[in-house]
Amino acid sequence: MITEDRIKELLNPVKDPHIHKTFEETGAIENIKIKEDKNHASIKIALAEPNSAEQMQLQQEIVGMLKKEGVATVGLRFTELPEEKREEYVSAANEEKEANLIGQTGTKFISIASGKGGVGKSTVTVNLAVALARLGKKVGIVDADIYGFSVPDMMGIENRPQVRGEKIIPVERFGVQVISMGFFVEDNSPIIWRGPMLGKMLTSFFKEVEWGDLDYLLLDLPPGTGDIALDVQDLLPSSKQVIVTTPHPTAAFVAARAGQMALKADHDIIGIVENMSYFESAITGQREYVFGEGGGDKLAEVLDTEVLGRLPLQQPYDEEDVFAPGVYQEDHPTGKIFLNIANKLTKRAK
Ligand SMILES: Nc1ncnc2c1ncn2[C@@H]1O[C@H](COP(=O)(O)OP(=O)(O)OP(=O)(O)O)[C@@H](O)[C@H]1O
Repeated sequence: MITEDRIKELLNPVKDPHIHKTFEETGAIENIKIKEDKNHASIKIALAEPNSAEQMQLQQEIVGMLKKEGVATVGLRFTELPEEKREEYVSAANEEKEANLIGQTGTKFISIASGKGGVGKSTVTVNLAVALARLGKKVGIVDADIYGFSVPDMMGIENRPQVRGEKIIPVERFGVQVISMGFFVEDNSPIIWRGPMLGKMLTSFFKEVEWGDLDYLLLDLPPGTGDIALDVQDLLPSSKQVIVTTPHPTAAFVAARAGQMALKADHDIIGIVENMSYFESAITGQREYVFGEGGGDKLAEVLDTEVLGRLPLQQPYDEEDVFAPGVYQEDHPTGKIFLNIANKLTKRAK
């Protein structure tokens, strides 16, 4: 008959699927009972995330291992690791994932998402990145909006990244390091991304790019809640997420779904940016709420977060000394709103 020691010997090297630590390291095996007369073993195991698909797989593996040892029946009970331990291991696992991705730790990932296209997600990504750089931060952008990439155009980037050895050197503009799908596409022609290719391409945006020592890496996500957006959210490292919406209640309703999707994929929502909030007359200064009101607040309430800032309806390139079609100057009123939001981000994305 199998002994308690033998079960420990077998299970100690098994890894918790979510934090990649062995059961021995996490102290996962909480209890073992053996009923010799029935040739039955029951074991209680604490996991970082019980009730997951990975748990099902683990369950089969463990039962298989014990049956091979001659145990007739196995009872497995899973509980959750104590909160403190769990948090410590999860954050260590995330750091490891980030370090693997861009070869360093300490970089904060901030993703920018939206419930639907055209609400200003890329405008927000680009201007927040520039604003963070204006605050003296080292900033990069991954334009992961794989079909609708517009970051290079908005930033007025015409050159392509250089390749040094095996590494791609991002293009620098306004003190921001940029990598975009748009750099790798000929003649603006559409590409069809299938599962494995998408993963490979996104991973190479992190691993094969010489990011240097960044404080923040902003990720411009594909819009919406469809398969591509979901795949990209899943493939990216855990991030702090900003959701962009217009003030229209329906837009906010759709954006809430993007928020739920982000939470499922392990991203933390740190705030809402309401774009096209109002039109301000240059002559009278009077505000008109062209797309309605309240969408940002509603979304913040649903996602239990707050509105970081509201941007007026206007074309970003109505300045005389235009230097990029989508970037506001530092002293432009909207440039100042972005600086304010960037300031809040530095406090929230810790
Ligand atoms: N506040 C604003 N006022 C007026 N036009 C705006 C505003 N914000 C963005 N736009 C314009 O709306 C269009 C869409 O903006 P942007 O590309 O930033 O949106 P997006 O959500 O990233 O779109 P996509 O889903 O296609 O990636 C652009 O032409 C942009 O210049």
